[in-house]
Amino acid sequence: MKVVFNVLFFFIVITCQAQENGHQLWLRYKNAKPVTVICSKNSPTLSIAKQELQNGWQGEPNASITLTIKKDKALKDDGFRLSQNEVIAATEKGVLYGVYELLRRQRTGEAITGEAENPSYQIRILNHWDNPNGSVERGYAGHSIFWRSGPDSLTVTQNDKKIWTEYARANASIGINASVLNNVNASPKIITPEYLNRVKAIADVLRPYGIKTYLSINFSSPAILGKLKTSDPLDKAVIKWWQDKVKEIYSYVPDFGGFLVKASSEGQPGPQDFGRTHADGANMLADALKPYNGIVMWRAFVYSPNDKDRAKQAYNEFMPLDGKFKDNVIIQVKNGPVDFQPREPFSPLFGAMKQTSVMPELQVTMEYLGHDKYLVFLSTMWEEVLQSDTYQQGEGSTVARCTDGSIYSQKYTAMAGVSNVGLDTNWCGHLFNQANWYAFGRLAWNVNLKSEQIADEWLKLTFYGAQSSKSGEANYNAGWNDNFLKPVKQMMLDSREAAVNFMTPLGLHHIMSANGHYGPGPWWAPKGMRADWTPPYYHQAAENGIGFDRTKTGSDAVEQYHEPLASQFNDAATCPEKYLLWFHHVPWDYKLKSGRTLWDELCYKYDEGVNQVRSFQKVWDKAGVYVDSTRFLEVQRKLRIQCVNAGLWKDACLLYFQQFSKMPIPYELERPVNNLDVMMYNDRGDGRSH
Ligand SMILES: CO[C@H]1[C@H](O)[C@@H](O)[C@H](O)O[C@@H]1C(=O)O
Repeated sequence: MKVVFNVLFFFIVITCQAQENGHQLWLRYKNAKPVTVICSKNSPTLSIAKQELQNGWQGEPNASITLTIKKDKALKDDGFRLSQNEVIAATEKGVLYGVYELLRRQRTGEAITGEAENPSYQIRILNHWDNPNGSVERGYAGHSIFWRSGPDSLTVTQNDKKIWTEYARANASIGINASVLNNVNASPKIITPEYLNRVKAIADVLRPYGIKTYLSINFSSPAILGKLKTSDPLDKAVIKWWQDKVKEIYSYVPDFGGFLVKASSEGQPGPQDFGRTHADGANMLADALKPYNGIVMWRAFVYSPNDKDRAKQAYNEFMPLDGKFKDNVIIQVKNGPVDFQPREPFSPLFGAMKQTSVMPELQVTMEYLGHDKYLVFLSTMWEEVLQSDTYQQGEGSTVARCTDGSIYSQKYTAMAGVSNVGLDTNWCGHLFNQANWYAFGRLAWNVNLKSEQIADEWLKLTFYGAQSSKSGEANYNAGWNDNFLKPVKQMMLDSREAAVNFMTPLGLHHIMSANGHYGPGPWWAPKGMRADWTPPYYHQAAENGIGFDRTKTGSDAVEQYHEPLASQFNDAATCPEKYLLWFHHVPWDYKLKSGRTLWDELCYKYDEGVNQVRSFQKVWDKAGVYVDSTRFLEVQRKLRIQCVNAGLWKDACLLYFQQFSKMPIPYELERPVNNLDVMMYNDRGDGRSH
């Protein structure tokens, strides 16, 4: 009996600790000092700002701090200005952001300067791929925080509200100001009254935190819900149906943000079903939303099965429509031309569409980067994309500057992140995936932030109190220890390159297991799979070499880039090696800059990736004394899984490609130990067998 009780007690303690450790995310305020907050106005948003200061103040004890709302020429949108004892902003939301920034700086020790801090993008939005039954497409952190299945699935509980509040708070603390509550593969029922009731309840919780609510819609809704004969965007009855629907939505959510639309893509309905264009579809919805200041985010991730180069399709479909979209339409473009791979060159649509608002879509959830199993800090990948030069308006036309309004005047600017949030205790599946949520918000606020700074902030906030002590538990008065901070930060900064190395080095892409997108799957796809998802489509491995020929004599995808990039990418000698096999099909004995043959270099890269993960394990093991045991063990276990999986990736890819290269694996490198036949046999395409 006693044993049972002890075990139970132990379990409860562990569970509580996990809740506490996970749920607080980077907002771990402890031991606040007394502070007086002065603010002449009152509102739900300002109350939150006051409360946060009182819960987290780390400045002079008994200080007075004033929250001031006033116009200031240097302040844009919800920008703010800080001093030791004042937060100035033009809006209430600006005050809230200023308060979070002040508290962050108190925690991280960063200087509190008086400069204006303005957001890079007006709309900083999370896209949730959450379905009405509570499942999350490509979600690896449990069920949806918004939706669930079962008979009382639409009843709003206190617990729902608590979770939505914590979610809203986390977002507000990093400047995220918008959320799309449901999957882009949208169920029509999301805009029926019973669901709109719940949407309203969510919007009411998010609103005081400055977060606007948006929905993904299904383009066939007029036919499915309205029982109309068609959903043709030029049909009068369809137009009227959407106008009425929009009016109805605003009666539930008066500050509703607008629609996110995936149309005529991957089997989703869309205007092309009726011989209409993306512009016809987007503009019809934009007109319906216009009277309420609503917007349409129309996705450019449109492709249908074909055996040509999938990487070219979005550009081919959208460029002819440049200038044809209403000013409350933004074209939402994934960072790369294919699909959220560990590394892709930027999508050529950035900067090329000159008379259309364009926004980047990044994937925070790790569909192709190890789900909740790998430690991969995505900030460096996003920084690489956002700082890529498109040359569209001369040198320095980075993706960031082409989308944040610096180069093209856009009525709306925005950046979207596909969320990694779920009901898991730690929100994101892997503790370090919280850093990706954090990084997305920070980059959407300030697109020029460096990943090093973002990692530094996140670590300091998340592991505040990380310092060696006998018990190994955190001491919240003690700051952090550099022996923890420096190596762990370096691990984060190296982690994406490590994943590229052990999964898809030198420009390889989309060779993940067919449906699960987790383990290696360069070899096959289930019977009946579309041509562009069936190997060797992307890697083109054969006896004469490997890589997708996108040069002028190949698919000519290079032509979609502005000079000098088109020529640079077109020539294997000048193409950056990290994109070599993206743009070129090269012989196995092709000589690389290292002096090695392509085959040897592949072997070295895969091997390096595995060794990098091993080194991460050691870094984390040493960090153990500075971290509470729950979080330490959680990460340690995941790193072990990642290491095993990295080895599998290396063995699978090298053994598979070796069938074509027919070249030996250099003897300095550790030999593959897995059996290719067994790995191929075990791959059911869902990633689980890995
Ligand atoms: C929501 O669907 C996703 C799909 O699950 C995913 O595999 C692919 O990456 O992209 C699609 C998209 O972005 O629309």
